[in-house]
Amino acid sequence: MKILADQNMPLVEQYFADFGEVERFDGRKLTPEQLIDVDVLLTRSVTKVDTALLACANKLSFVGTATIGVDHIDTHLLSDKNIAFSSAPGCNAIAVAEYVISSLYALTQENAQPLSGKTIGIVGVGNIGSCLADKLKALNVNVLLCDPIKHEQGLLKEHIELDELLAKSDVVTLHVPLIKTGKHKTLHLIDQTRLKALKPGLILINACRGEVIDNRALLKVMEQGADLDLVLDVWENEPDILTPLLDHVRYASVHIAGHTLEGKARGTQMLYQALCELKNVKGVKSLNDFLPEPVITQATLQPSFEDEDIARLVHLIYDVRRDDGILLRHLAKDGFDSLRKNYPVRREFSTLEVQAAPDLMAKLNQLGFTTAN
Ligand SMILES: NC(=O)c1ccc[n+]([C@@H]2O[C@H](COP(=O)([O-])OP(=O)(O)OC[C@H]3O[C@@H](n4cnc5c(N)ncnc54)[C@H](O)[C@@H]3O)[C@@H](O)[C@H]2O)c1
Ligand SMILES: O=C(O)[C@H](O)[C@H](O)COP(=O)(O)O
Repeated sequence: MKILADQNMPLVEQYFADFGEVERFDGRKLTPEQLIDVDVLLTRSVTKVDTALLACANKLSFVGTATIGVDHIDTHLLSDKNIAFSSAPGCNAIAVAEYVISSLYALTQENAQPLSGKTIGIVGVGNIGSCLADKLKALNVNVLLCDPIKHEQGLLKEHIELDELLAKSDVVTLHVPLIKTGKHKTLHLIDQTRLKALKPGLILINACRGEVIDNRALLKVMEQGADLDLVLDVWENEPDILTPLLDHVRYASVHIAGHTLEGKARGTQMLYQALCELKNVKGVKSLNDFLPEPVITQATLQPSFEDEDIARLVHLIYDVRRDDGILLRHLAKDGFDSLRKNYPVRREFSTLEVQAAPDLMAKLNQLGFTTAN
């Protein structure tokens, strides 16, 4: 079996070598000819899998994307061609939720405003939105949720309409898929009209897809003096982003919100399981076989540790400002894709085992840290 895998996908050899020969490709440069005699194609979000790419695919029987988003894949085409398909739903939900928590703590600290008491609006309450809502229960904040699709399905009673959420929230964080047409279209969901109506001082976070916010309109309102704290991980037209927007963004990063070691590795693991099922093979390999020991594993919190110190613990494991610095210093020289490829190791909160007073342990556990017995 011939397996072609994106060069930025970790652990492919470890998981897939038993199935056959593994070859790597550059995600943005894959050509139709490279798919001749290939049985399995493993992509990440930057490879468009469409009619043109599959023109020479004579043996392809499985396509997997180690991502949550599937807007780069023509899934109808795959089913028409009888090619099995799998994505990795939820693989990096924890990572994105932790990115948001890290940003919230950093911003509220820098703005000298406590996080507690703030109203946080989550748009899109799927894997990431609900993981984030769950973590936020550990903090003393109000959470508003908007997900009309889940609401229509009877799965989200607390849903409120987007414009009401935008008006009532101090923080708005976007976690919808990119949907280009139809009733629940998310392309430019946050358009010029909505941007102009945002209340001064709002924190707006986008870690889903760049196209969900009209970036040109955003640049325009910022140039006109809009008072918004922007946290952008995703951009329209990556990797050729609207660079003047960078001057107006508090924390900017290169589409890495989901890039914890665990998040990326879970994506590979999920595709391995999917291929095992397709081929009727028992999937015996697991994440713990491959993940390295984190560099910091334990912390003991003294009785003087207070709620405000949780920010320090969060930032010990992941401080979003690290990624903002990397982008601002290196984008012009290295380029967007190279910064993604060489992203420094980031681990999830769960890799830190914390020993603390019982009331604090419950909170930290809710946030995702491992609590010692
Ligand atoms: N920045 C990153 O690194 C990164 C990482 C992972 C995922 N993502 C993006 O985040 C998106 C969300 O991820 P997820 O795992 O939570 O996906 P998901 O499919 O589990 O959840 C998406 C939710 O959005 C809802 N939704 C759809 N249209 C909506 C609309 N118009 N308004 C409000 N809600 C709407 C859906 O009903 C669903 O519940 C992915 O599609 C992907 O594009 C980005
Ligand atoms: O949809 C997703 O899962 C994310 O956007 C994913 O983290 C994108 O990262 P990439 O696959 O491009 O590395």
